[in-house]
Amino acid sequence: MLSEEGIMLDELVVKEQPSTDMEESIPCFQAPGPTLTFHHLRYHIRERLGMFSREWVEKDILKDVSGIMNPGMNAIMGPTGSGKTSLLDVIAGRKDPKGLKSGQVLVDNTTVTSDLRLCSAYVVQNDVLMGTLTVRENLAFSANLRLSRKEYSSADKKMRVDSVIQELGLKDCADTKIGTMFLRGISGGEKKRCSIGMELITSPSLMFLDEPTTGLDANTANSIMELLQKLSKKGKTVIFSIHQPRYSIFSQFDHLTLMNKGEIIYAGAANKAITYFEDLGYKCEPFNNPADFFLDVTNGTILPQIHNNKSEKCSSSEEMEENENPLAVIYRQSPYFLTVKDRLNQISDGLDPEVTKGDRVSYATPFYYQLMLVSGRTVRNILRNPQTSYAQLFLNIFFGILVGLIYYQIPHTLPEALQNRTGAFFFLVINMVFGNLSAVELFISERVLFIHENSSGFYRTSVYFLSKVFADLIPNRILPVFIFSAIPYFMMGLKPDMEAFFLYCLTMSMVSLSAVSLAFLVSASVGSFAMANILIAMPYVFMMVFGGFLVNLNSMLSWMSWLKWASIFRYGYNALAINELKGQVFTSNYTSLRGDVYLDHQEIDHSTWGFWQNQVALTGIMCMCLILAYVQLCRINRWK
Ligand SMILES: Nc1ncnc2c1ncn2[C@@H]1O[C@H](COP(=O)(O)OP(=O)(O)OP(=O)(O)O)[C@@H](O)[C@H]1O
Repeated sequence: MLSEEGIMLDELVVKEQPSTDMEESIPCFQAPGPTLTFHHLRYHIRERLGMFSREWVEKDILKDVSGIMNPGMNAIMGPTGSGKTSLLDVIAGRKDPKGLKSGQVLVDNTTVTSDLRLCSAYVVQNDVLMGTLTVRENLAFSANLRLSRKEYSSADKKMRVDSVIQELGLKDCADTKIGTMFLRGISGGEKKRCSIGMELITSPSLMFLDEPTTGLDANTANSIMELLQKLSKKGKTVIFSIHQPRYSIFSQFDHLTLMNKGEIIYAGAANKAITYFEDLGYKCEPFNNPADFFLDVTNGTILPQIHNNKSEKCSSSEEMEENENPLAVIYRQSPYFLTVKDRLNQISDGLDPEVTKGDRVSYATPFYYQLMLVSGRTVRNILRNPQTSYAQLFLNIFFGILVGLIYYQIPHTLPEALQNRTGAFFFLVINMVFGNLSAVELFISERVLFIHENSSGFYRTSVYFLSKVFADLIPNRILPVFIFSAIPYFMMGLKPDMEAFFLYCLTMSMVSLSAVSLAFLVSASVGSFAMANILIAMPYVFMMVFGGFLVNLNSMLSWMSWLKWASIFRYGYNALAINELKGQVFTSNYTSLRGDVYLDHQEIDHSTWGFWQNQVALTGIMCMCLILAYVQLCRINRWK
């Protein structure tokens, strides 16, 4: 927890008194907003010159940017690529700190670290919500995870959700699902409100919004901005990037920062911006929208009509000759910037570098509680979107019957007895491994949601990992394996012995779990399905070749044969073969063959340890893949 001056998640939450009357308006969102200042921010990105080039170029996307954002509506405007989102992300602590060449961000005159992101609200441009849950369920998820259990009872949290629903005008759609690719849900405007509500749950006093009106129609955009204005009037510091707002939206701005080519060309009261540019000789036509006018000025579509003293003095300056962004130079010489500079200098002089905000932010709820809630949501999501589970179950039943029919009642006479048994085992293992390809979608489909929620402090990475793994393993992997295993076992007429059946099921489960774990590892490592499919198919095919059935491993080139030790197929096939063939005698007209002799001939160790070492190896592969998958999940780039 932080020092008195520190902004902490808990502090941003204003405790409300429980009310007995639900209809009574609940005082919400009342924490006074801080003043955010940024000093000489220089941000650059490194880009490779060509796809295979070893050379990198540095591109400056914020060039010595300074400013002050007070409580109220603070808009960041500018043409496409001017750096509005970059500025918003840097001051919100969402951009990779590695790119920050110089500068600092202060909140209420105190240095903040990148953990400011955990204690302020950030609404992303493309809403990230769980589509299968209703508006109320999404808000309750945020409330349950982000409000401390010590300070808020369940009733308080429920009341907070109700008050947010009321405040954001979401009453009519509160119990409607958000919507997915297959399910029509709430409208775009309602989605945006819900996204804002997810953040308002903690009553933050500092809010960042990335283009909150993009993709919305004019009326919806207006109502979203009215909502933000309402919040700002209650004392919040609302900072947002916006592209080209209409006049009714523009008129709600208190402060305007105009960007062009990574520099500020105006920062000050929104209603004084026109006068500022008119003083420079630009003329805004009487019925022109100021926002359009500013963009025309920055794009160079409108040129100064009158050359007055100010612009002439600036255009002759040395700095102007060197800089390709003359309006930025003019702004830096204007009284607006000089006032900002003075104030920033005063703040810098009185700054104590030891005192920081946002350090050591901890989660609002404990591990087990997060695990319960996130697992609950994952299970609910699966139940409401059960297509994958049904498909997995159907596939297993289908293949189970198919294998059973192909190898129906395998005789004990040679050569079918051995050929069919070993062929069936290899076919079963192939089905078990390749039947789990769908597991690669586990961490890819919700990657954006996970990154947003995890970086906003909803839950720990380990909680998400465990909840996803268990919620996928039980309905999609373990249950279908038993069905798949049982059907062909009895149809093929394998050893009629409970212990053998149990060991066969165990082997099939271990093969399935280790193959799934490898798929989880790939899923956690890459961000696209195409890449994941390629990466998972390759090891599966290699493992199959080195499985001991398609090629005699002893006859292989020695430097290649080590790959057999990593083959899930080999361990699965060996264990199934030992379990079935050991102790059996197969006959033909003239001779008989003991299963043990056949196993010896195949160099398969059929001792008790020989059987169990396959299970140990499969467990080892499973554990290693799961650990690596978790490490990969922790390493996902959360920066924008
Ligand atoms: N991570 C990044 N990698 C490469 N280029 C980047 C990155 N972040 C920003 N840029 C570049 O920096 C410049 C500013 O980008 P930014 O997204 O901040 O602009 P913007 O004003 O918000 O534009 P838009 O309105 O189109 O979103 C652009 O040229 C963009 O391509």
